[in-house]
Amino acid sequence: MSTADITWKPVKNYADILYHKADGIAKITINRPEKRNAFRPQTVFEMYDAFADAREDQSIGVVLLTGAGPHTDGKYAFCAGGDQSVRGHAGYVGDDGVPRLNVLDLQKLIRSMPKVVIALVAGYAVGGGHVLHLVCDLTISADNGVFSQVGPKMGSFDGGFGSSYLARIVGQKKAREIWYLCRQYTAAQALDMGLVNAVVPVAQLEAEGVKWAREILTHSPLAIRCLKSAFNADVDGQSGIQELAGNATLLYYMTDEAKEFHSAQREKRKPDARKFPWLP
Ligand SMILES: CC(C)(COP(=O)(O)OP(=O)(O)OC[C@H]1O[C@@H](n2cnc3c(N)ncnc32)[C@H](O)[C@@H]1OP(=O)(O)O)[C@@H](O)C(=O)NCCC(=O)NCCSC(=O)c1cc(O)c2ccccc2c1O
Repeated sequence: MSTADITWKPVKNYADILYHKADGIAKITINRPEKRNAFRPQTVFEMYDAFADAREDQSIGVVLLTGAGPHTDGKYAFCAGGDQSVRGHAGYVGDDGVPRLNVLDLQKLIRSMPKVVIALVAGYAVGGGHVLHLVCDLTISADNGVFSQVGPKMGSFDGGFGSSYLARIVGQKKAREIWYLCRQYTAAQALDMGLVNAVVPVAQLEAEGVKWAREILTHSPLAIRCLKSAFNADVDGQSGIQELAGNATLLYYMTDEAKEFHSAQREKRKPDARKFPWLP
């Protein structure tokens, strides 16, 4: 991948991922190319840690999620899903011997964080790796992108965002086709079904992601924040409403009206309610 016109600074050292920041953008790279960037529990814990850092950092507005590559065999992967070599009796097993499906926590964080997350997909986005790009706000694919769900042919399924949210994006018939037939789809097919936002030559993938990020960063952070939670509220039931309503409270706290009522309570006086209009 070509380097975009940006000077990335490393944030923290991890075993399975790379984490960089520059110019209001964070970049999280799954760094297991020898495994087509499949994730083990530790990979997911590290991604969660980096995403949580990006969420807390007020200078960051956009996060790019991508996979390291190409591997020494020349092939690219965004992520091939859960690492099957550590799949145990009840999930993916880390050094502590505990089986986990902790990618589900990561999916929720990516969706709920009030920053824009853009997946940059080069090569395979397969299984749980496909769901990872799906839960990102936007996906830019390289022309070599390969999109696939494989659960029913290797003993798994994602009945959460991986299926129902997929159906919201590509429609019920197509989502069922994707899961029941476990085929591979090209980047062009993914674009055609609305699964990705754009397709670019692989050499331009990161530069395109940075370009989109910079464009987003010229816009109103609060407007984008409210839009993201509004899009989620349509899909995510009570937790989606919680996010949207949380933003209403955040905005209310910022008003003179909320400040007057808060001050009155602190100062043990009656609030001057008459100062504030009952808008039509
Ligand atoms: C992705 C591929 C189609 C690529 O094929 P290709 O021929 O290019 O490469 P190889 O097959 O030779 O792979 C190269 C190298 O990488 C290793 N590898 C690839 N994928 C994985 C993987 N997922 N886990 C572990 N290792 C992997 C492969 O073994 C090779 O290493 P060698 O040392 O042997 O050379 C193809 O690789 C492929 O189909 N991969 C498997 C895809 C897969 O089964 N993914 C898991 C799906 S299930 C899942 O991800 C999942 C995870 C969750 O956490 C869930 C949580 C909750 C609900 C559901 C979940 C879920 O379904």
